[in-house]
Amino acid sequence: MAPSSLSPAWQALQAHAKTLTRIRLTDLFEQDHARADRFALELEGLFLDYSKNRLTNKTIDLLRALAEEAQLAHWIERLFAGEPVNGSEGRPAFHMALRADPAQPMRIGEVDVMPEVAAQLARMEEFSEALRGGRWTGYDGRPIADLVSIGIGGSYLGPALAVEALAGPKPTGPRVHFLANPDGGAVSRLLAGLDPATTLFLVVSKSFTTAETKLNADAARDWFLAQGGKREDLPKHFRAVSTNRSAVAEFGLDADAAFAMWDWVGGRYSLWSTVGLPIAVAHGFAAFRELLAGARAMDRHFRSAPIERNMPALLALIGLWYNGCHGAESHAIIPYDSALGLLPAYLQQLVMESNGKGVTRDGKAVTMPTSPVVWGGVGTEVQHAFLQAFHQGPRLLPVDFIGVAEDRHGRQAHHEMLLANLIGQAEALMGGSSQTDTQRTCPGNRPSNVILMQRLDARTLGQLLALYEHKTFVEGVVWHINSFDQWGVELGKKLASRVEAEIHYGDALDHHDPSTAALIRRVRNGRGV
Ligand SMILES: O=P(O)(O)OC[C@H]1O[C@H](O)[C@H](O)[C@@H](O)[C@@H]1O
Repeated sequence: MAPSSLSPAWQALQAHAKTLTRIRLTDLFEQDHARADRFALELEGLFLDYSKNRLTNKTIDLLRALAEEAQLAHWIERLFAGEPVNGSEGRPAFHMALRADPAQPMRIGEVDVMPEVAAQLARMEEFSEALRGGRWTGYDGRPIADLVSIGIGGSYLGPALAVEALAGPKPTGPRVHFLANPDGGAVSRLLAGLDPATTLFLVVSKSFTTAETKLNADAARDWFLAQGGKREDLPKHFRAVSTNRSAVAEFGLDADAAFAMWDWVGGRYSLWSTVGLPIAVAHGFAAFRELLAGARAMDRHFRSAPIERNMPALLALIGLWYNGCHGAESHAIIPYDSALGLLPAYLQQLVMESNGKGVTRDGKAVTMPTSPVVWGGVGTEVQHAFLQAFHQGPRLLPVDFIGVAEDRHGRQAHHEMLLANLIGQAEALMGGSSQTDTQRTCPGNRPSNVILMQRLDARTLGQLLALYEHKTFVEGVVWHINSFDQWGVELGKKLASRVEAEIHYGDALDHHDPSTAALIRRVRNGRGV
């Protein structure tokens, strides 16, 4: 990309980056003994240490100028004011209303959405508590023992992450399962372990047009009817979450009984809505409210803190700095807690679906690379797998290490080992080790963020997820892109549904390229078509 196409703030940052090429992170700590305190932030139960980054005071000033140049404060206000920040769909992105203080109005135009939000929360509470209390019974009068949430993308990843993250040693309510992929093996394995009389299926789809979810919901219904359930029993065993009432009714479910959501909530921002029902069923409605409260605390902080003390803005600017001025192409998420194992996958959707865009809000080609490739895994496992490349590979691989300070399992040795490894990795990446043998040398000077959750509870999890939501928004603002649409997903969907029909019906394939046609033929041959 020609430097001339870059804005003044980016040009200043790139020039500044050249002056830092010889600086070592360890020297920055030598020069400033207060660095560890100054480059850290705490918000209730969430602590961010960003001191092990290639940042000086000047870098922070220039990054703040970058945010100001992109009018970040104005965009934050637009976001919270319910303005149509999702320009290509003419909608607000108003997920903050789902977790807002119920006493305060949250308006889109003239309409306060809080009464509707409160009404759905009340329905969620009633339903989830009835399930947990054994008062919701199946067709033979026994309480529901298993909830299967059928949904994909945003209708799966957030709820599945939170259900797993907050799990204790034993379920405290019905067992909660997820069915996302249209994978026959997964469907068969799950159904084989269930009793239709004590299973409830929640079909979660904002659009209720998602092919995978419909196929899995059809399979669940067929199984239910084949295993002894009757049509008149369906309302006890199937409920929907959707904005699309007519499609819910067409599927054969009572649209009035469906849990509503809104087109101003993007799928990947929807775990705070009725989409989060599995979380309330698994952990109780009080926990769900705590999750919302944690996110609300982060919303307040994001809206009010100055950029240099604003956790989401700082994380975003650090990411932009490596992406835009150091050629970093990826961002790794490494939680040192297996309960957060789905966090990398959840953030892949949040970040890459939001910011994997090639044109700006007004349709011009972007002048900087946008979304990094988000990836990761759980520590310490990844130390025995891919962290080698962080220590000695030539690429710059920015990483967030996430840990939980308090042990919640009563297993001190395990807890201490996990956290010692997290801290040790960050230290080793920065310090490196010089040896006479170059093969054994770790050059060091490699950055990382460390996020320590005081404890892994619903409130702190809410804070963490809202932190990454707003971080993603800030990056999108600086790139001048719309973080709330996902038009790229549509093309693949269209082609897949045409190919599916061609596989099934054996249609002519002349309009395909030879590679695609040959692949379709192979699949047909496998089916004997
Ligand atoms: O909730 P649904 O309408 O079924 O959508 C499920 C998912 O599928 C789509 O393809 C989108 O890319 C995702 O953003 C969305 O979360």
